[in-house]
Amino acid sequence: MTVIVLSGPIGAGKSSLTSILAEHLGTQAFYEGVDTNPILPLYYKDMKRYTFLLNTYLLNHRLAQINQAIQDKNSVSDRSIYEDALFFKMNVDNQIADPTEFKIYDSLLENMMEDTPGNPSKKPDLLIYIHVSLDTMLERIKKRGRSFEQLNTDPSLKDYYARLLKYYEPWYENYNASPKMEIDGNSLDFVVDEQAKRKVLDKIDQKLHEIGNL
Ligand SMILES: Nc1ncnc2c1ncn2[C@@H]1O[C@H](COP(=O)(O)OP(=O)(O)O)[C@@H](O)[C@H]1O
Ligand SMILES: Nc1ncnc2c1ncn2[C@H]1C[C@H](O)[C@@H](COP(=O)(O)O)O1
Repeated sequence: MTVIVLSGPIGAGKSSLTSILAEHLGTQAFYEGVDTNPILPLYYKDMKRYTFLLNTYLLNHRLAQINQAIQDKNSVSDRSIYEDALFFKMNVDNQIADPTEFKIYDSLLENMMEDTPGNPSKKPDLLIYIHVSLDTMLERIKKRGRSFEQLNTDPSLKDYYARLLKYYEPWYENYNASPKMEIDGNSLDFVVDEQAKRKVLDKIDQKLHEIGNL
């Protein structure tokens, strides 16, 4: 019935906070399934060729998850469906992806997410954005160690990550599909620091009370 979605750049801590929050609330966590995504490694090797396919794959995957997640209260999902368009648009702006393909994708997304009479809304009830700096992002990507995301696999990824971060701030400012809140992922080490974890969970609980979901 209600869904909380995490958002933020690669390595911001979305998956980590998803499991912490779902455990805290006693609800179900939904993950992106990076290890089972057959397109992602291909995308990192050839973004021009695979942007459309990756985003079509992700749209299908995320919609299937949303349909499951909305059946329970306060399900937690580790990335919003809306961020894919941010990646796609960034690739269009950098001549990596085709503008017509983006238009088709974006209108498909809009149609899929539109509220229709008699059906439950697929929109989230709360979006939690984890803000991180480029240094934090790079450090966490390195710490997690997925091979295709590493700078020593492809040094040009540093520019890609820096660009991505620049798209995130205005994206979050303009996001209006649901209530939203921001967590400082630079200073709050909610993965190992119990006090930081408490602080983050208190802030989220407060917001959930505010919007009537707790
Ligand atoms: N707030 C945090 N403080 C310290 N380390 C973190 C924090 N959030 C995530 N990490 C670590 O950074 C890496 C990436 O986190 P992850 O949750 O997988 O990010 P995302 O899902 O946003 O890509 C993991 O190794 C995780 O343990
Ligand atoms: N829409 C997307 N386009 C390109 N790359 C994407 C998209 N969605 C996710 N990704 C990539 C970014 C990371 O390498 C992995 C998983 O994201 P994470 O932020 O680590 O959860 O998929």
